Amino acid sequence: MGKFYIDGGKRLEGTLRVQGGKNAVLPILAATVLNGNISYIHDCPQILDVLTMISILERIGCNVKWEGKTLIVDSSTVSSYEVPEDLVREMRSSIILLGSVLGRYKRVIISYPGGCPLGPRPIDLHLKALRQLGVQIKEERGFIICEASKLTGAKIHLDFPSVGATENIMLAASLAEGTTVIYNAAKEPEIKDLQDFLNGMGAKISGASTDVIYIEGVKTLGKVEHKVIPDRIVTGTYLAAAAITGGEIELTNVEPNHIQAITSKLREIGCTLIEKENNIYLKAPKQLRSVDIVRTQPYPGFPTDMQAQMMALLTIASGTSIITETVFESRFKHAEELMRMGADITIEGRTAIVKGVNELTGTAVHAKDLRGGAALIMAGLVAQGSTVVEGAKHIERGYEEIDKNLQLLGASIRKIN
Ligand SMILES: CC(=O)N[C@H]1[C@@H](OP(=O)(O)OP(=O)(O)OC[C@H]2O[C@@H](n3ccc(=O)[nH]c3=O)[C@H](O)[C@@H]2O)O[C@H](CO)[C@@H](O)[C@@H]1O
Ligand SMILES: C=C(OP(=O)(O)O)C(=O)O
Repeated sequence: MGKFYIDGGKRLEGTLRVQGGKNAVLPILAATVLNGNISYIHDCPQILDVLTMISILERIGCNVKWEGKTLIVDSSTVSSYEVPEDLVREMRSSIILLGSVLGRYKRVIISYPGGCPLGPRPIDLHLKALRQLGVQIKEERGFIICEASKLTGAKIHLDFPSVGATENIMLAASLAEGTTVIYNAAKEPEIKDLQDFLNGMGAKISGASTDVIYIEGVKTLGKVEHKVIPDRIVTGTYLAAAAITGGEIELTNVEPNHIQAITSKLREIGCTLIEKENNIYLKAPKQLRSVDIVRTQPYPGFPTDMQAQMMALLTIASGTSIITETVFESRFKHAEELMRMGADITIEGRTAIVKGVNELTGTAVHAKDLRGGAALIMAGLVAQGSTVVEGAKHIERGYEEIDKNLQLLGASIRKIN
């Protein structure tokens, strides 16, 4: 497995363009199954999760090709409604194909995605909602077998504003008979991007970005061309990486409105930020300050996908910070690795108490998940001496060329396979 070697102590400086969003493009790629036609997806990030999703699309019969950063998917040739088990096991978010394959074929067989390093991630809300649209669901030997003679619009109230469940309902309901209303829907920017993509195909969806979404079923969907929104978590990660090194950077291809929860915390710890329409500038203070509380919540709250990177920052801030993870049951695996580098962190259930230390020391650490891995790279950038972050493939699930991008900003980092 690949690893990153980092020599700490280099201040990040310069300008970087942010990639298209992973969590935006994955449901969009799933949605390409629906139109039985061609989808042009601009600014598609070349990350492992996208490559896995492409493999799934190809295995069910789509033709997929890259033209620069544009991905072209032709789903007119889809020949299977069985989502390959080995690839579903590789990427949990492939469960998003449940809604799109069902929408197109009124049937789908997909394996249970199982747990993940963040703790159990059930899909009960997805299945409950699909049943309300008229789907018969059997669960057999780890497989979910769904069938419907037709999909019928329904009023669906989600017990929790699940991102994946909201997306699966939008996908399945786009070609249903009648109107579906989702109450307590997820409000993440990626939901709006999916709405825009589906509407580009001819769907009739409104309300995304609010907690009530309306999907008026249509009979057919057609060709679509779409640019993926910038990745707000990658934006936050590079800002935090600059902040931990005492650096000064400008990021382009940014949507400042999508990252207010992150920028407000970065300001609290002492960073100067200037937002322009699609750019953001950050200058770090000489000494970072602690924050009273970081509490992860569904959007527009502080994103759980930035919790690990925020923890890395706070390990060298002056004072004590409290981080509470409310979205996932078990998302502190990075804390023990940060402690191996000298961080002072105490975990009490879903809360982490981070006491700032003067410095971190480089050592060998393991990335166990995507964002935890990014946090370890950040810690390596500021640590005394050399850090080896093993488990590069977790990080490459979501970050396009993180080593090259950080090198551009002046970091000493290289990847060894
Ligand atoms: C590909 C993608 O977009 N992934 C994101 C998506 O994941 P994902 O769509 O899996 O996240 P959800 O919003 O569905 O899950 C949030 C919480 O709800 C629970 N839950 C969810 C569904 C369900 O049927 N039952 C249930 O109990 C989960 O276990 C978790 O504790 O949103 C998460 C929360 O912002 C992000 O961290 C992920 O990066
Ligand atoms: C948890 C994440 O992704 P996924 O839902 O794909 O595991 C993430 O992007 O941090």
